[in-house]
Amino acid sequence: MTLNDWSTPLLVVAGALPRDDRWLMQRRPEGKAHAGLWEFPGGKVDPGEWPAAALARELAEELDIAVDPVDCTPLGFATDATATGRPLLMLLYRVARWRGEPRPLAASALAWETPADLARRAMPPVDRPLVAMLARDAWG
Ligand SMILES: Nc1nc2c([nH]c(=O)n2[C@H]2C[C@H](O)[C@@H](COP(=O)(O)OP(=O)(O)OP(=O)(O)O)O2)c(=O)[nH]1
Repeated sequence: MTLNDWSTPLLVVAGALPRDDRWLMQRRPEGKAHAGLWEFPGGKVDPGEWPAAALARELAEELDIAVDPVDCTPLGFATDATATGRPLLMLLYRVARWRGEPRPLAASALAWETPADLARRAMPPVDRPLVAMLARDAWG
């Protein structure tokens, strides 16, 4: 069987950045898929790229922070279909530390959210099980 683009999931990495019992979320800007929804910062893994390295690259591009991939611990994953029907596989990492103060270079807004806040936010479907998992995550 030949794999084509539609049978290969879109691999996305995302970061859960903690601060004072809250998690950093960003709002997707106008003009993009899922505009206005709240998401974990992150993005697509480039071909051949190690996922934690992709996350460090995306967090630098989107938040202007420096992250060492060794400080990114896998938390879980979730799957869904994208708007085009292509399967999406999203890997969520807890980011233990970073250098710099996050700035919304790619998002329309940033917010530090409690798990209860998160449950009320509009977000892409694939994020829901991950947010539920974060609510159960032992702190620290
Ligand atoms: N970063 C991130 N992406 C998410 C989340 N939930 C979710 O469905 N996605 C989707 C939206 C996009 O289709 C894909 C992420 O890739 P991306 O952020 O690089 O995509 P994009 O369309 O914003 O960027 P681009 O193609 O312009 O480079 O995963 C989430 O919590 N965080």
